[in-house]
Amino acid sequence: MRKWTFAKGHGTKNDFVIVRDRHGTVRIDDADVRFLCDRHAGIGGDGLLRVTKASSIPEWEGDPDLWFMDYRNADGSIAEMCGNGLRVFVRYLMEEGLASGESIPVATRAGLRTVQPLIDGRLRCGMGPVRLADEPVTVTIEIPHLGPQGSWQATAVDVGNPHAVCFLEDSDVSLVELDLGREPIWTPADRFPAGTNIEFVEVIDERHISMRVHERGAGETLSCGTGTVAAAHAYARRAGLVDGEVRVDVPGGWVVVGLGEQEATLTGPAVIVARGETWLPDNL
Ligand SMILES: N[C@@H](CCC[C@H](N)C(=O)O)C(=O)O
Repeated sequence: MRKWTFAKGHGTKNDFVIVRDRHGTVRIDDADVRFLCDRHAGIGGDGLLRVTKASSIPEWEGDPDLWFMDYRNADGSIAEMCGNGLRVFVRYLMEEGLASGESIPVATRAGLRTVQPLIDGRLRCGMGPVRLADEPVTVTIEIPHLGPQGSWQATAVDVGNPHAVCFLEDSDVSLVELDLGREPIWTPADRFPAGTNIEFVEVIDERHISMRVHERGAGETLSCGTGTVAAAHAYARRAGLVDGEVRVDVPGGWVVVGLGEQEATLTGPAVIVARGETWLPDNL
């Protein structure tokens, strides 16, 4: 058995197991991540945040003394970026006395990001560039034994990680009725060779949308920060908005996205809810 200390946190109920590994000496394989994120046998989470120094990440080419957010989905797969995870990561650094100040830099696989703690307790993350594709992707939800629930023309959006954003207007299905128990399918089938996160959006008013998401590597989650940034920018293109903010409601709460294809922002809450010890079986 291996004894690890951990913390647990969430941002709009997108929840994460946090493991500190400053020098990159802890062996964490896919099975360990699945065990820790298991809601019945482990701690439970949509993903795992390994808190390590960038010097322990061979592919990082910037300042080696930065903290690096090593993100894994609940199924063990690596993702380039996690918006809610970034806020939780910085909340953890602040509470542990590992970082402070008005602007906290974090290295991620999608590049350098900076996070500002706001006076009201929320955190505002610089989310880097947002790239929207021109060619639509068709996304279909298939319900076992019942056939298709619906098909939508999605916009592919790159926020460092991949997304496909579907708008439910002119559709027979409402957001609450969607069955996201299984991964939706997309065509062309080779459009996202490494998989994708898929957002479904309803428009509430000009600066306010509502969203549900099926996350790559985690299934339906109660929020996805990069997904809200992707959804807000896909919506902005449709609505002809070029700047300002869009509020995005998710099942776990709400966040605010600052529009900007060169540097979007994401503002929302982040809390650490537990700290403890866990014992990992040697042969998972
Ligand atoms: N929940 C995250 C995104 C996590 C990674 C995603 N599932 C992927 O594989 O790209 C967020 O808040 O952005």
